[in-house]
Amino acid sequence: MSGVRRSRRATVPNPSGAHRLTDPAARRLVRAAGVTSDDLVLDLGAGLGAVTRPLAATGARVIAVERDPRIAAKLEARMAASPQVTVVANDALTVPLPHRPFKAVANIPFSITTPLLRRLVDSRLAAADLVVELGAGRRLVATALAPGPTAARGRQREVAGWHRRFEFSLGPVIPAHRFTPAPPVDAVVLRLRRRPPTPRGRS
Ligand SMILES: C[S@@+](CC[C@H](N)C(=O)[O-])C[C@H]1O[C@@H](n2cnc3c(N)ncnc32)[C@H](O)[C@@H]1O
Repeated sequence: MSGVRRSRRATVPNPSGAHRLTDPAARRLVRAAGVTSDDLVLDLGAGLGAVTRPLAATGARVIAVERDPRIAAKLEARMAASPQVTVVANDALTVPLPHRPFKAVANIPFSITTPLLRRLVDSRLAAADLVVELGAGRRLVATALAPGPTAARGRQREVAGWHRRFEFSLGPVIPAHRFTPAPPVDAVVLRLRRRPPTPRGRS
């Protein structure tokens, strides 16, 4: 560490260019997700816990997944007084997902939006409230709602398939200044809600 000059805002490594949600915005995200103490909730890309903390305050069982082991260790120390929170130093794209229904509420790394959604829709996910890039969120929901004449094409067909299992919608826009540091674009809450199972015999 010696010889390395760091500003007060740069005491935590930020190799992925992470954009952390400010506390009021994180609290709004969690409140709007309707998390209760009965829930099992995953915070994917947990960072230093901007979302983990308000999730823990709901009394839910929280699994905070953070790929960077140094950040995960700091988060674990911060959450030490919250026994219902487990911090897992692992990749959200490969970490084993729960075998029982769970929710995901997270300010995810924007760069993994599509592969993460791909994993989640094939899991026991019940509902998700994920902060994604505004443009990506709008495209996903537009494709899900109206796949259009090119629906047979790979990606559009994939998203349409997701939408058959989950209702996709957009929550509030989160302006770039609600993050630290601010990303170049605004974000939005992408909501997924699992649809009830189709009665047998119907397609
Ligand atoms: C956008 S930041 C959000 C941090 C925190 N949720 C917040 O809002 O302040 C994303 C975090 O995800 C972590 N990360 C990046 N890629 C990841 C991955 N594949 N799996 C798990 N965590 C990842 C980064 O190290 C970073 O801490």
